[in-house]
Amino acid sequence: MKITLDNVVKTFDTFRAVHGVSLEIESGELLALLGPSGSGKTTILRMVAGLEFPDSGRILFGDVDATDIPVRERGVGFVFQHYALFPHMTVAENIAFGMKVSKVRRSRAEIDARVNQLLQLVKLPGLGNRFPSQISGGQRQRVALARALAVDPKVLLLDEPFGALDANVRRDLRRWLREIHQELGITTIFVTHDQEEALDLADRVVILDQGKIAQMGTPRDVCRNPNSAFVTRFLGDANRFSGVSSNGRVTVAGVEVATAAIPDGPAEMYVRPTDLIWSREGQGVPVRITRVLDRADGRRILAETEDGTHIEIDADVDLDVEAGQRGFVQVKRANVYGAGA
Ligand SMILES: Nc1ncnc2c1ncn2[C@@H]1O[C@H](COP(=O)(O)OP(=O)(O)OP(=O)(O)O)[C@@H](O)[C@H]1O
Repeated sequence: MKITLDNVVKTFDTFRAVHGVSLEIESGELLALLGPSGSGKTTILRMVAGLEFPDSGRILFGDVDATDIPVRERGVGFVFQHYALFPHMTVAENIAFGMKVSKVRRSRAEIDARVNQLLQLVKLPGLGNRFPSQISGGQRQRVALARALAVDPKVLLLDEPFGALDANVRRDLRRWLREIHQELGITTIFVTHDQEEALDLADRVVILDQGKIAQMGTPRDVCRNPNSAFVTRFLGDANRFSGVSSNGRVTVAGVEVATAAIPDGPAEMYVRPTDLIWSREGQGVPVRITRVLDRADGRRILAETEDGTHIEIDADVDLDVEAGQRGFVQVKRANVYGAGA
């Protein structure tokens, strides 16, 4: 089912939470809405669900205007971080709940068979008789997904479904969700403020800033060509250098970069820690190391340039450096924006 948002606006009292968002989600696509807290992700999802109604604009399901169709008739399944399972019902009863209250009548045997099939799908066979308090947080979210899938939704809406879980469980569930999505092919919108989660999971990512779309594209598009300083910073750590653009070139921290699209005037250059190369001797911007952080996948060098700019450089886990040493950094790749972009 294709979903179209056409210039959707939503205001709460006097506060405009969503400013004319237009967006097409292709049938079978897994789209992530990504943005900082308060950027309007949940409000957009709730409007697609039919839990909120836009002040203006339209939401289409296929070719049908669904803007005013109530939630029960939209055929959406949702899983929210805080949309808990019913604690007094077993896992199987939780999954069966939607089928029992649905207008579509199903026999007891049909419901049992569907529950078992869904328990297999979410890889929890044999746990149907447990209560939610008797399974782990990750298992509970899988049951919540099975419950959402039970009524054969045309659209699946997931709002930070793994938000409360620890990092390793989140990573496993991401991979698992991707597999389920591939198997079922249901159009899915996934809300998260975690950029890694969005980039790992989604076919396309929509980055929101204060109720507006800042950028949308495939994970590769947005990572390779972030269109603003906001998107660059939001997608990951970045060093920021100030400089001045003149005649299509900008010189920052001793480095000259071609910036055809930037007008003359103040400019900002952003460089990821992995795009700075450290060397003990040689060329580049002179720096002094202030600290070195050790991580499982490499070392993070914290350093200062001669004008006191703080920078971070990623280095190999085996690199032998320590605080107090002097050296040089070279820029491998940078994004440059005019001031205020
Ligand atoms: N029912 C409401 N009444 C008043 N303001 C609201 C309501 N719901 C949301 N807002 C406001 O609208 C803005 C967008 O909220 P929304 O929950 O959509 O953001 P979000 O990007 O999902 O944030 P988070 O990641 O923190 O959940 C926020 O400033 C929020 O305070």
